[in-house]
Amino acid sequence: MEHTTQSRELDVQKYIKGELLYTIFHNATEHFSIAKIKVLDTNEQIQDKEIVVKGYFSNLQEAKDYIFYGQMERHTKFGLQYQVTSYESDIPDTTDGLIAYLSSELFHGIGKKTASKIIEHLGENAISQILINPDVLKDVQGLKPDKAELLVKTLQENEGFEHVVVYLAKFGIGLKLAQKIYQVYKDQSIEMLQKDPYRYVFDVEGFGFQKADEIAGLNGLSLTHPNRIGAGCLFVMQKSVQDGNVYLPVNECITNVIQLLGKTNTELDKETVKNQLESLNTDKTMIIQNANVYLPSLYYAEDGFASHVKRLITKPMEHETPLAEMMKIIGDIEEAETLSYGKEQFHAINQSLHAKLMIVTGGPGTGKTTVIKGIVDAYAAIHDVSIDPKDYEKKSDYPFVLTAPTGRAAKRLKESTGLPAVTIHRLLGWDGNNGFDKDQNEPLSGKFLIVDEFSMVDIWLANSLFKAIPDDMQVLLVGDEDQLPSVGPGQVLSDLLASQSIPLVSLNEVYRQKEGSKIIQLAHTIKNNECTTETLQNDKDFSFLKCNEFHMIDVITKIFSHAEKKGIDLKDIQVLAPMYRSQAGITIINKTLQTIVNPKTKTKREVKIYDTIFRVGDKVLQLVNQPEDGVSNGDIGEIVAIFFEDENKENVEQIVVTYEGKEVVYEQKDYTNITHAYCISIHKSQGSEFPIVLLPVVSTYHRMLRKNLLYTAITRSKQSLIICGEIQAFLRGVNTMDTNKRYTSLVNQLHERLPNKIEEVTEDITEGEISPYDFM
Ligand SMILES: Nc1ncnc2c1ncn2[C@@H]1O[C@H](COP(=O)(O)OP(=O)(O)OP(=O)(O)O)[C@@H](O)[C@H]1O
Repeated sequence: MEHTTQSRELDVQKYIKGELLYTIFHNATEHFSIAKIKVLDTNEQIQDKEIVVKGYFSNLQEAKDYIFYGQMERHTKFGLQYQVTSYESDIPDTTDGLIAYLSSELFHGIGKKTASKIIEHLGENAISQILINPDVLKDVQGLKPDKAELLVKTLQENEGFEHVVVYLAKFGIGLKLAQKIYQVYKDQSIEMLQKDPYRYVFDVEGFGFQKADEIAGLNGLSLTHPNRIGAGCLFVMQKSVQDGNVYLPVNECITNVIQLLGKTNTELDKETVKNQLESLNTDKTMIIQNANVYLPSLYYAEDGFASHVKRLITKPMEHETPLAEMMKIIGDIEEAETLSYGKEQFHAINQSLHAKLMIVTGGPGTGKTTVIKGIVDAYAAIHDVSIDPKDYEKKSDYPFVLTAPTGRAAKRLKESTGLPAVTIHRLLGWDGNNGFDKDQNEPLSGKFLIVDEFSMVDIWLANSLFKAIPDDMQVLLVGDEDQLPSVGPGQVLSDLLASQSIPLVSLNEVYRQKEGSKIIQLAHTIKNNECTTETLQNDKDFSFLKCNEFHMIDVITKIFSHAEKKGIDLKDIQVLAPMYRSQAGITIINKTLQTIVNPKTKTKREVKIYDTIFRVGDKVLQLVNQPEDGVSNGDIGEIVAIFFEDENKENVEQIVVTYEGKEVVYEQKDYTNITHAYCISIHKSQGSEFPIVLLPVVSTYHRMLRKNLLYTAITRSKQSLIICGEIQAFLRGVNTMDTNKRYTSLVNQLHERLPNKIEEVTEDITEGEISPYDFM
């Protein structure tokens, strides 16, 4: 590579050029960070391939290259570190951009090595040379004729696009985003980016404010540019959605925008931001209503969902079953199942069959699944239909539709009820992009819809689901209101409950406790705010091992070694923790457990990405929804194979993961979609259950320790629960309510449409002389 002015200067100043692997520590107020980098080039006397840098940085990003200037320092405890005095991002030159383009997934079978050889051989105008005369490729060493032919064809198809990709690569923009940009601006892409990168934030999904700011800075644009304020507003709103909000009050939005931009634009005042928000409202980029700012997709999702709730609830029931008949039917089911429904359970079954839309809530072991089964059986008896899907010629004739928001929750529902159940995405026919096949024009088929784990459904998904429900379908929503809210925006279940607009039965009596489960007892004690040191006494399925943060890794290691000696399958033990970083965080626990559960051997293949080693046999967690491959965020699988670059016709390295027998192939660019799953975050564990849960709880987690988080964690365990850590931290956590209120307006939206409150169904029709047995 040619020496640029930049790199010539580097010769005199001490530097380390490196790729940021991960941030170890970050103080947002002081912009102080400690991070691990992979050393790419340096004029310092160091042998290490990786090193820790520390200093004041505005916004370091993982996987990006930087040049750090500073001096080496030896920390008494942490060893050799680089104390950074200044830094800059390393902008790739045209040659790097061209190599990145030719080795991108656009060109099958061309890896980095071959791409470098092409550019080495043909120089910076390689692409135009190839387009004029494809034969120039003949002399490129190691490039097979079929690959060369394919390369020429792809280049011809994408002519013009390479300028955009190469230019955007200078700013660290990859092929996927470049493709999106090109789709929007075509030949204008580069010009637009130079003139007004802030426009990109509005027009191109995935193009962030910080990227626009970085490019604007490099192109010398003014920090008072009005579009910068607009893009800042959008950034603040997007950030707020990530925190789960559906809207932000105008004043809060203004304050956040000033906080974001004020440091670099000291003239910025509230009035200017307010005017900008109003103009965004006028051009419908945002919606302002009742002094609240919404992103349109959320405003319409809430509005749409509330309208569909009204549509469904106000349509009269086609069939009413007299109480006496209901009692007879339920009595028959009780006899067949050899159980006797509790009062609340009976209400839940009876009411669900008489309501167009109904909610059943309850903690673990209160019989939610038992009630779902009871409802299906009773519906089948009333309507004289079979519950066996095999009895139906067409799939669409099957009256029962069971669904849940995650793959694991759907699987659990299927196993516990013995009925078919799929994810909501699958049910609605996710098209792999942004839409669903099913909607009001092509509604769902079936008569009775049951949605389990409804607390995990965000407002977007709730709206998409309700849109597709036909008028004559009965709907039952089942959930546990004490669990964490959905990852996505909104708090649909708790808003529906708070609105009191929909019939509700809460199941409070615990049945599994009768089988002597301490875990369930603990869950209900937490739910009722009654947890004390006495509650945490060890039992046959529960133990609390006391230790502090610094001993945590040792304790976890001992538990695993002990379990192995006892013949327990180590993959059955799921560690759940609230945060990634810290001495007892997910990252370090995973690293430690990998060496115990799946250690390195001579025969096991492995690959390294940043600081992570993926090895055949590793337990891994899917981090995003990948509906095209049938895997969802939160699915846990196992690496079954690793292929190196020269072992397949695509010429790329691959990791193969199996999820319940379904294989998914990841290429290098997708490796960030998975992580180790020996320890996973409590948020990711929602909707799943594990035989043994190991839950570290120490005061370092204090920011995260809340009642709903710990409740969610402990209710994931099926057979045994081991908590290790500090009792006081645990007790403080379970007694701390989550005060991070989400801004949502669903309750108001429902009240505008459904003004009459519905009282919770508690009237006691089974008490007194009448019992289901009287009708048998
Ligand atoms: N009325 C009842 N009489 C006897 N046993 C019952 C009754 N209701 C539920 N059970 C039993 O209690 C246990 C828990 O019930 P179920 O699985 O339906 O609860 P759940 O609320 O779905 O639990 P979780 O949320 O933990 O999955 C099961 O073993 C079930 O058979």
